[in-house]
Amino acid sequence: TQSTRPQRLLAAVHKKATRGNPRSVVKAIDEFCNQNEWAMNVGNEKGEILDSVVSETNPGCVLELGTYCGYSTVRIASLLPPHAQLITLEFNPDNAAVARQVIAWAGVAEKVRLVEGESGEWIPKMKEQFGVKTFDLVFLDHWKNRYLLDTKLMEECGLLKKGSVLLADNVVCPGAPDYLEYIRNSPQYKSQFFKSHLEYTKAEDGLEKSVFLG
Ligand SMILES: O=C(NCc1cccc(CNc2ccc3[nH]ncc3c2)c1)c1cc(-c2ccc(F)cc2)cc(O)c1O
Ligand SMILES: [Mg+2]
Repeated sequence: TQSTRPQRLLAAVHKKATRGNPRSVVKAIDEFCNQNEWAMNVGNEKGEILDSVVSETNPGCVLELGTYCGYSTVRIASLLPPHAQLITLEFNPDNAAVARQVIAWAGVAEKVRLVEGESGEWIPKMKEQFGVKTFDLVFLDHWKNRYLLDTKLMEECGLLKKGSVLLADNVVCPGAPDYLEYIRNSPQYKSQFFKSHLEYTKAEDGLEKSVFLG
């Protein structure tokens, strides 16, 4: 039977990346997507912005919405301090199956909790199921029409505290206009736009970083 793009991406990781070396996994995926097939990983240009936000936040507890193949999961996990935890949600079981193997190959599995399911169902369960108090950093990279809904849901569930950072991918392409409108006009957030490009292309895109003011 035909392989899927995530399966071909995983094969490239097994072939080209060194087990236990997260940077080599990131490099192998970027090479695959530049040379063979485009895939919706955050990519290296936006990935460097992600890295800088993770490093400056130095988070103990991270939520990622939208794992896909685990590219940004590996980038984030490789920068976490010891004992920090990253919970990542993926709705598509095929994506999740590939992501588990990419995360394992990178050697960051003990920092990552991959949950198969969707944000609307799992955000309200974070405290009871995973003992989460609040998230220091949330990376939004799932369905763009869920960014605003889920931000409001996290507020309602008391999952954000003063200083919590939201970092949203694709706020230009494909775009999340209702999210941008809300977050840039809310007195409860301080937002900053990082202009960049859509992964592996010259198209315009960018990340929106928003600090919850409590
Ligand atoms: O749409 C995007 N990503 C989201 C996405 C997409 C499909 C499936 C899933 C299934 N995963 C999923 C769903 C719901 C969920 N709820 N909680 C967790 C969770 C997880 C997620 C996207 C698109 C483009 C893009 C495409 C084409 C183009 F021309 C330009 C740009 C670029 C990106 O960087 C993107 O991130
Ligand atoms: Mg994205």
